[in-house]
Amino acid sequence: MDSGQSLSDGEILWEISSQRAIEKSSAQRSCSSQLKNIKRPCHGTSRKMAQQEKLSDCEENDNTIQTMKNIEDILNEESLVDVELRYDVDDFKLNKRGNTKKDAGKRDTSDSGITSTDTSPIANEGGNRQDSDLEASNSKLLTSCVSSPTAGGKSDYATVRETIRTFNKFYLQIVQEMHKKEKNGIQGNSEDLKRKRESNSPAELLKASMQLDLKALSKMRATNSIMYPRKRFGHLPGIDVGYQFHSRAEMVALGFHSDWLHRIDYMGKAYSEVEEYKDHTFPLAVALVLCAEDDDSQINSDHIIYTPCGSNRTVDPHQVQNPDISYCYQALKNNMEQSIPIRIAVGHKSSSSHCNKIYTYYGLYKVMECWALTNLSGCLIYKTRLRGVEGQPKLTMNEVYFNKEHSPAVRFKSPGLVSMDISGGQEEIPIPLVNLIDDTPFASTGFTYSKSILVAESVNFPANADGCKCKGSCKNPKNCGCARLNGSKFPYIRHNGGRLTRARDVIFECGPNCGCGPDCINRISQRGIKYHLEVFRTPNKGWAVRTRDFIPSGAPVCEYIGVLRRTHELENVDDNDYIFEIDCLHTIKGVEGRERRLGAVSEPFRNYLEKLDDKYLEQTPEFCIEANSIGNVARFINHSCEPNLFVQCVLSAHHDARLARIVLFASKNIDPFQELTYDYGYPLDSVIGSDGRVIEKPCHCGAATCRKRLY
Ligand SMILES: C[S@@+](CC[C@H](N)C(=O)[O-])C[C@H]1O[C@@H](n2cnc3c(N)ncnc32)[C@H](O)[C@@H]1O
Repeated sequence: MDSGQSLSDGEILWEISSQRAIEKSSAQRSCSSQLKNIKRPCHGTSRKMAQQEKLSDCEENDNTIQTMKNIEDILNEESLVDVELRYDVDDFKLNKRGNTKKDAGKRDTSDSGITSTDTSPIANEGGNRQDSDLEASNSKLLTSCVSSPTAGGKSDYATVRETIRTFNKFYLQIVQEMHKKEKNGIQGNSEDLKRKRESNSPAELLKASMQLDLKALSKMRATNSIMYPRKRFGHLPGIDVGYQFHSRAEMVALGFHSDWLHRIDYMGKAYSEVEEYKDHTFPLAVALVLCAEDDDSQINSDHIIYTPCGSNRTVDPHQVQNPDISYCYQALKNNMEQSIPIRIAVGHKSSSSHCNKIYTYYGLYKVMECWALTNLSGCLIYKTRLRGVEGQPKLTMNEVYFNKEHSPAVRFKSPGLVSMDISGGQEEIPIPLVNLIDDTPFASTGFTYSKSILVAESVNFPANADGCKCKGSCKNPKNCGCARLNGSKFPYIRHNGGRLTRARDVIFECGPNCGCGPDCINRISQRGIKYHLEVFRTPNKGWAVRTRDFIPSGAPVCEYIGVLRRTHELENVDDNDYIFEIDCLHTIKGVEGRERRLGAVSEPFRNYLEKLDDKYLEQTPEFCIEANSIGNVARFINHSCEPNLFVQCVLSAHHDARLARIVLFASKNIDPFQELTYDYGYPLDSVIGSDGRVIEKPCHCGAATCRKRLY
């Protein structure tokens, strides 16, 4: 390509990425002299690399490696590629949850439909209350209502994450088994599921998804993996107000609610035989799931009017009523009389393909009033009024899920809105900019938006590589010439519009000379920005980027766009915060402690790497993407010591790794309104000022493990 020519939208040319690793013990590593005066957002490094490489934020234990290997095998199975998967990739790479429960294997008996293998209905797990005195018990309960962000302690939060990953792992295995059966022509349930999945009817799809949920939950129970297997009142450590569940099944997996279908979860009369509860009158409700869109409940964060019998409404299959309404009503009345609060989660419809609804934990509510009235048809209607327990953290906007349809309207009303779309219509989805912090105008950023890379005159852009010979969509990785470069694997699964199964040295995607079309699974990073992103002002990091949508782990978020330049031709590097070195080759070779990734690249590419002169790798990467004056939304993404994105080197149009594209992928599930960050990977003391002195820049990422300095 001629120098200076801008790349057309469809042509995504380079990729790069590399993550640098630092010794776990020290956050420093050496750096070539030419790097020393360049402040650049170089990607991933250090202690975070291990996590990013696994696309996982789990804590390792001895089981991790084996478990990950198994999951990796599963994910790399060709058979999985075209399967619709509901959960995130990293969630499958889970270490086994530590058996912290004394009562693992026991389940409660109750009227909720969950069968028991244990005669005692009550858990004796850590944290469960054992008070025999009703008053003492209640006052303790209310104390526990006053949640704090640290109420659960780190291990509880980690266990929540691990439990969800275990659930997702089972879900994936079930999908895989089902797919195998379909392939082998085995009839039965899998055939039924296939029909439902292939149907265009949302109700059928929902049913198929529920069937898979149910199977995964059965596995959770069979392996004693439910986090809180016993019903209990009050907050559950590790699940704070604002926590978001991505399905009803996740609630059951955690033990937040024992039933994936009904709204109300209660402890039945059998509990009165248990010593701990001998002074209570049962049934008593423990948890309630409501839907923001339902007409028969009025919900705001302080007050809720709940109608246990929604007589005239259409029944949502996710939210069917308990069969015995008066029993539910009795339970709620008992809660009121004994002043026992109920956990409430509220579901908001989601247009994301990832899930049907997002459920937010609103906190503990006390039943204030219960009444019954007769409607015009003579039906008895029960009503209850609930009030949020005082002292709980208030829900913020960030914690209430807005779906894609709602987002633009919300933005419209957004206070501090400075620009409706910084891309000026270039991106398919507008990118607004808000500033609630100060008067800094958008103009001060002084850059021009571009959704594609520009090439500096001095850079000779390589010719397009030969493509694969597939037609339509690449299906068999053993036959696809591009997939063969990835070790005869497709790096992506189709789920949620395409997700990377794990970070790699380099990914070879299909390009302009390939026979396949734009929907090919091996072009996932070429489809532009698919999430509602927003630039916002921070008090101490300048501008930043957050998402308004849920982003599943492994999903491509955006490419780092700017001007492709020769690094040694850069000027005024001291004043440029937007230089991204393309150090793909350095990463592949593990130069300067960069952590090695999965490197299943082809023989010819390996030979090329073998012949690479070590001297070349001792120098600063030859090329960089410089986004000071021209760039896209990626230039506003800040550094974090605990990032939620990672950098992936991608080759699509050409195969010159010196000029690889830089694509940012989600390293974990990212909830709406979270800031997007990646690890810049600066070694400490690597930035030297023009006076020859080391420049120290404080890091304000706010992570618990923050190393306190950006460089
Ligand atoms: C690529 S820019 C990111 C966008 C930038 N915040 C802006 O306003 O344009 C990199 C610069 O952002 C700031 N920055 C990014 N992450 C930071 C962090 N964790 N702590 C402090 N400053 C940060 C630093 O000034 C850094 O040089």
